[in-house]
Amino acid sequence: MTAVRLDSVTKVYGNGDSSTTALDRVSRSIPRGRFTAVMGPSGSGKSTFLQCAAGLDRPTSGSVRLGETELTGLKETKLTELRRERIGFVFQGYNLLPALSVTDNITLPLRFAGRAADRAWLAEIIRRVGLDGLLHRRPNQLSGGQQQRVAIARALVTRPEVVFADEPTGALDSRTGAQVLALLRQLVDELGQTVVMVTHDPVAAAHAHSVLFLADGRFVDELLAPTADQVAARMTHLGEW
Ligand SMILES: Nc1ncnc2c1ncn2[C@@H]1O[C@H](COP(=O)(O)OP(=O)(O)OP(=O)(O)O)[C@@H](O)[C@H]1O
Repeated sequence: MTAVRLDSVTKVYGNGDSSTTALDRVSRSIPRGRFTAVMGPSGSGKSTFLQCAAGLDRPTSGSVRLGETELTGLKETKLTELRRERIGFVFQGYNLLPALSVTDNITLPLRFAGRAADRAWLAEIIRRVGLDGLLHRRPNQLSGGQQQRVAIARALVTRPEVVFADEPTGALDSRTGAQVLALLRQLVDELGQTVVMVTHDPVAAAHAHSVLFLADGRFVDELLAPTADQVAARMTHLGEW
């Protein structure tokens, strides 16, 4: 089963002599219910892939489908609605609202969508991310790891088809980062959540079921059940291209 499908997706920034082809006819299925990591050297197109796959940016050409929905033809309002209701986002910088409590941060996507909270689901995700007892705090009263857990709970609250994570542990120390990655993996293994994570870090990528490698805007390799050493070795090889 496919969560997201890219067909011949090309993204060109700029035009003429100063143009950059960030994605070059990328065709790829992201499987449902799996944790997929995307790696590649700096400038290989990881962020561009995430932006296009998650409907944050539009490809120059090609097709992106979320489930049965073709994103490339959607009007901006429909695309915004789709992102809000069917996709969850986790960023390196957490992106929490400082004036809101943990609970209000988590339920914000529901308020934007005009949906009532499913109390049982809310309790379940709060328990899973380990935020019981912290619900009335503001983000600045939490550690980085706790803030990222709030962001993960917020990403899950609408029961999205896919969670896209962009360097989710980039701002965390390695121990806290490992806990956050273990949590993401648990959400996949126990709840069937689909997670797609862009990262520079082989240790982070090793938490995924599979790692896709980008080089110069193309997927050039894949590792299943990766170890950090294998991922690091593959990255070294890519750097030598
Ligand atoms: N808004 C933009 N305008 C022009 N060029 C861009 C823009 N965004 C990205 N690029 C170029 O597209 C290519 C791919 O960039 P992208 O950010 O997707 O790579 P990345 O793999 O995420 O890099 P990093 O690991 O350094 O974050 C790079 O050559 C980059 O310079």
